[in-house]
Amino acid sequence: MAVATKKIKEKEAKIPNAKPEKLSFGFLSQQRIWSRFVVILGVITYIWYTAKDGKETPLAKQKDVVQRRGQVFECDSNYLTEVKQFANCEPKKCGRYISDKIVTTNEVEVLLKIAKRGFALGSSDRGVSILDLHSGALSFGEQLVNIHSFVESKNILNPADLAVYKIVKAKIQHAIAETFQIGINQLQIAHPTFFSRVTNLDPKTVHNEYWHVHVDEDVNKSFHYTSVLYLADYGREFAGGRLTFLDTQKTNVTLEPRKGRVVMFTSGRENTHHVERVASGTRYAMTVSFSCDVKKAIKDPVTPK
Ligand SMILES: O=C(O)CCC(=O)C(=O)O
Ligand SMILES: [Fe+2]
Repeated sequence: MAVATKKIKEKEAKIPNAKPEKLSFGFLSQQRIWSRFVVILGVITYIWYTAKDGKETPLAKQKDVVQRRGQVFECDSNYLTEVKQFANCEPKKCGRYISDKIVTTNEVEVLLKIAKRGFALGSSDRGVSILDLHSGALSFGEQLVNIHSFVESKNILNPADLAVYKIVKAKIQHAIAETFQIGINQLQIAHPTFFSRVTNLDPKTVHNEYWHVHVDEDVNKSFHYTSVLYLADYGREFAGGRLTFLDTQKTNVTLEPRKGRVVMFTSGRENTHHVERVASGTRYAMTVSFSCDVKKAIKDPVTPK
């Protein structure tokens, strides 16, 4: 030890203004240990932030009451090519928005009554049932039947209820046009527009497997803007069943359904999504699709005779 100290001292004596040598730890200097530690910490942080599994950002919780909230991003290129074919239909930015202020509590109650009356006539014997007032399609066992084939169908939709249905549809249409800054007259209500009722029963066929990840535009070419109006409360009337957007980076974005909440989004790949499996209770919602293609417009429902 004394010999080593003497050697250092001799070295310092030869070099004017020499600083004492840094302490060494084996073959790594303390500085190197720190720099490696910082690099490793950086790598761990990067992996943490880029790992998708299990990472979520809520777009809204059920208890939130939101005037308008959203996220914007670049549109998928295929989607852009598709909507550019139609005048005044390209969104200023692609994105997703929610609002709890478009549809009133009374309107929700009327729509829910229509849905429940329809599903009382017939519903799927498996997890998901649909009722499409435009085409008249109603889930029945494992197939679809026409509601007009039931004598009781006139009880589903009376003129007053139909008026509410049309008002709600028009309000959502306005909200989408305003949100994405496109021409209101360009937006045509299109297929598929339907009420859905989802429970936790196991499906019999893949057609009942509503929870798969999908892009609406891929499911149906006429889908340019998607909206969903929720008619039941997540966490109170059902568990599971959140709408989840799968973003390519960082995290998934989740939305907890709330009665009267409307979610509106551009229907391209930028909004790849799925509905989580419902674990318990009953989830009611109404999907309203819009197309920029006037040829895809569907007729308003009629009151059965
Ligand atoms: O009910 C929802 O939350 C979304 C339904 C959906 O993805 C669809 O109708 O395409
Ligand atoms: Fe969808």
